[in-house]
Amino acid sequence: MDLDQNRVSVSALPDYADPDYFDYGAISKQTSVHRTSPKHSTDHIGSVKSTTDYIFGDIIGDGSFSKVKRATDKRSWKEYAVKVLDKRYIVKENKVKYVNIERDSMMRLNGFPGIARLFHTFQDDLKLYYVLEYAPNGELLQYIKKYRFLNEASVQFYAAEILSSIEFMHSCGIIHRDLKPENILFDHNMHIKITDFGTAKILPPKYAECPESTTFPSSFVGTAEYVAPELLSKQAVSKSSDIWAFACVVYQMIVGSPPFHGRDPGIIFRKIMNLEYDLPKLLPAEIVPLFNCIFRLQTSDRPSIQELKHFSFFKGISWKDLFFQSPPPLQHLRPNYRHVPVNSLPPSYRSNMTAAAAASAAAARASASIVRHHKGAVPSQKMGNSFNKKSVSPPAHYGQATLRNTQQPIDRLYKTLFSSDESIVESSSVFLSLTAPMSEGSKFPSGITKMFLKKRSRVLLLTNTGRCAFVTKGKNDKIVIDGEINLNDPSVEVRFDDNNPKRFLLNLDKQAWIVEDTSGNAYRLREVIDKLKNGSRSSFDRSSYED
Ligand SMILES: Nc1ncnc2c1ncn2[C@@H]1O[C@H](COP(=O)(O)OP(=O)(O)OP(=O)(O)O)[C@@H](O)[C@H]1O
Repeated sequence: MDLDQNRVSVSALPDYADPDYFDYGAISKQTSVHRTSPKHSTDHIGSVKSTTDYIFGDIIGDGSFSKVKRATDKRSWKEYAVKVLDKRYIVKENKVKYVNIERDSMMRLNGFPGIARLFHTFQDDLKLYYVLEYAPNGELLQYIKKYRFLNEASVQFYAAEILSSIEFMHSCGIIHRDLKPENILFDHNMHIKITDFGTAKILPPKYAECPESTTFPSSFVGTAEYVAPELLSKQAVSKSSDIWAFACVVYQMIVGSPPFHGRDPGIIFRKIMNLEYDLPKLLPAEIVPLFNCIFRLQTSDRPSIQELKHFSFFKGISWKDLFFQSPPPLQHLRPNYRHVPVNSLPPSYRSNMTAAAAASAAAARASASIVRHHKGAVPSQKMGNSFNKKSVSPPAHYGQATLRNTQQPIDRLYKTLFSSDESIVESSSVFLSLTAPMSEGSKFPSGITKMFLKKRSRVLLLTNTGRCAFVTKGKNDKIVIDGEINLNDPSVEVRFDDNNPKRFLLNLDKQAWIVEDTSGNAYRLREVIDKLKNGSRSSFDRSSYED
């Protein structure tokens, strides 16, 4: 799409002043419109923005419903990260609420140095645009992957930055609900910028200053490895759920992998509920109590942020001017730390705090116990199962279709990905999620396990050679294959979901790929996959399936 072809048509409606700025009623009406006319937007200082104000560059991030692009403001030559959300998917997947939440929570948090700033929002007929502060030094995850165990000084410093950013969020009545290394970015100076507030919870004003342990009803959002037990057992969230995720992130920085991990969400959830995590013997002594004290099932048993700041792990941290300090260089942890026999540690974190902190902890706990019984705190709720059991009848022509060579524009768009004797026989927009291989007879993920599968929007291409390729836009908007399976390989098992005709699974040795059709093409895909899996290549020669 040539964004510059959209000349600005400005009407100065201040989006921040108008809570319904994104006219979602209009989103659904407009999704079928292929023309892209820019719509008004403004920021708090009043300048109106649209796509024509930016030169768009590389895709720098890939979310479930969004792509994040680098963009340069044509007037100021400042660089931004623009999150582009596809209205069609948002409406179809019922995510409108989350789009509002992201904008509203970021607006509330604007200005704190540890949180990515939202400068402008605007839309055209097909997309919503969030102009964000650009964090050019990537995600915390990439440094964990690179160094595996991060040096103590960095872990301490960044843990402090993350904690003080969480403290600020909480003081504004916002629970992030999806803290993880992918959502912690680094700016030019290697200070953190927390992002992705799409699943944040905005507390009613009267609860903004509630104690960390107060729970609130919550939908199942977040990422399996980082969710706190109260979400799984009570469908509830608290500020201390963010503290739980914080401990998971700190653990991952020093141990290399999250404390609760497994091949699929079900395994991870079991570990979380059993508090089943390892403490490698060579962990620095000061860090262990942090995990022991935070990984508690009851929110009231976890330390508050004020208490955490007094842990010996944070000794020497100057909290007031963290974001003005020079961060220690991120490095690999040198093997010069002490051996700590974990079971000799005191059972309670209180012994790890100063007397003053213990006193303030007691006071906080006392007030927490009042608020815990306050109206609005959540008693246990039945966990919902959103899996749609409704089965849909196949169309009348099912099973009779012949394979056709699409020869559509889509073919031309993707043809450079394949050799000249390979052609696309079917294509579809899908959501792709990875999970553990499914044993025979086991059911498709459902309920909360299904909700925590991370979906990625992809285009699925099936070729006459039996190739099943998933493509997306990569750097410089270049179309790339980011996963492919050879359907001729006998070890690849294709399983269709009897309860949901849109869903099928490609079962491999080490993982399974769950594919969900989003383009209404499910039966066609099913037929073609059946044929590719069972048929010979000859049945896909161009001549035999031309329309
Ligand atoms: N301000 C930014 N500066 C630089 N990169 C960014 C910025 N915001 C987001 N990104 C990149 O884009 C990725 C996706 O962004 P974000 O997490 O906001 O999208 P999302 O759709 O909510 O993702 P997901 O579905 O994975 O939660 C981030 O992990 C990051 O790599």
